[in-house]
Amino acid sequence: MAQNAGRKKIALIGAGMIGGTLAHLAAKKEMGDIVLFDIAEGMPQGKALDLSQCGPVEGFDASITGTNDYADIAGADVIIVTAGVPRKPGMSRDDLLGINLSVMKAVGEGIKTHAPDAFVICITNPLDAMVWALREFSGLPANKVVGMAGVLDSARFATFLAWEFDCSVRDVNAFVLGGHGDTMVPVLSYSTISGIPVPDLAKIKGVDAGRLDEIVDRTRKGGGEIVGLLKTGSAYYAPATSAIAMAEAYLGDQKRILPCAAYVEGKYGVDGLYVGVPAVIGAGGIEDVVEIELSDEEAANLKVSTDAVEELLEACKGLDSSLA
Ligand SMILES: NC(=O)C1=CN([C@@H]2O[C@H](COP(=O)(O)OP(=O)(O)OC[C@H]3O[C@@H](n4cnc5c(N)ncnc54)[C@H](O)[C@@H]3O)[C@@H](O)[C@H]2O)C=CC1
Ligand SMILES: O=C([O-])CC(=O)C(=O)O
Repeated sequence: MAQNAGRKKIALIGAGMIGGTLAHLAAKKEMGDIVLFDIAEGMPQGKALDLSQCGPVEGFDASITGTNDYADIAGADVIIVTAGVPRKPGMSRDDLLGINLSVMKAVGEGIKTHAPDAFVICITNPLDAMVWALREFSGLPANKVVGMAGVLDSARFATFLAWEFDCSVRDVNAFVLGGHGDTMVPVLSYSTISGIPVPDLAKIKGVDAGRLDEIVDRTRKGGGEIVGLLKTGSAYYAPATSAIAMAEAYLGDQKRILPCAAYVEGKYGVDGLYVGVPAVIGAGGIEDVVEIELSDEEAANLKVSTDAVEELLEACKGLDSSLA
């Protein structure tokens, strides 16, 4: 099916495990016409053809095309970036910094030339540094470039809490702040089950502090747990669905408050960094960063996490002098 000028356009840069899953979700939800871009020749075209053939079975109207040419992303309303390399067992996300930084440079320049008005969601790891670099390379306004991690990390936290409290995940609203690494900050005091703060419900249900610490720790290491099981790459279903929620918030001007790696200037004691914070997503992109009050311990943990992100930015500047 040809692209339809009356529909939104979603460009997916990187057509691997997350990229393909994103395309399927976006098509099923009829979010718009979809362009899958990758440097691998034939692969995005092949996935686009395969996904197009889901249409008659699933009953969606969406054009899905594959390309190796950045010119085809022109006019995109939303761009989701997963181009790069995932980690394998034994690696940290930070080990991907060098290789994925050069990918962000190519992607940033492609976006700058062909789709400078898009809302750009970066997923590539190490997330907080890559979204910063992507913004630098693309030159887009900071409110139009955001990183996906907090929605995923919070979903993991919510899943583990629901299992512990034997309740529906629908009733859990869990919340993770900070960088997307092992220093991320799952915040129990702002996590609720049906409006009841988790620490209060834990007292009622006899869940002790040690058990809650284990859940926090499992959340922090949630990506690595899946890498260890898959062995060939990292998680892709929940990362894709998390980014789709952010894209929908933008396209629908939903004003959702979602934990995202947003550009923070002057809040949380942070100046000029991308890091996970509650952010309002609407038609204006990242419309606001909400600064919540943290306990001394939570604030200290967030500082450890933001310091780790800052170190990665220094490493990026060392690798690419145009960032310094
Ligand atoms: N932010 C988050 O919460 C999460 C981040 N990730 C990260 O997302 C990234 C993608 O993961 P997967 O889709 O599983 O990897 P994948 O390897 O399946 O797909 C990556 C794709 O990027 C393509 N690619 C490489 N260089 C490119 C370039 N210069 N231009 C365009 N495409 C290029 C590859 O050909 C490949 O098809 C990884 O860096 C991974 O660590 C993964 C899960 C969660
Ligand atoms: O762990 C990884 O490498 C992928 C990722 O960021 C996640 O699943 O949270």
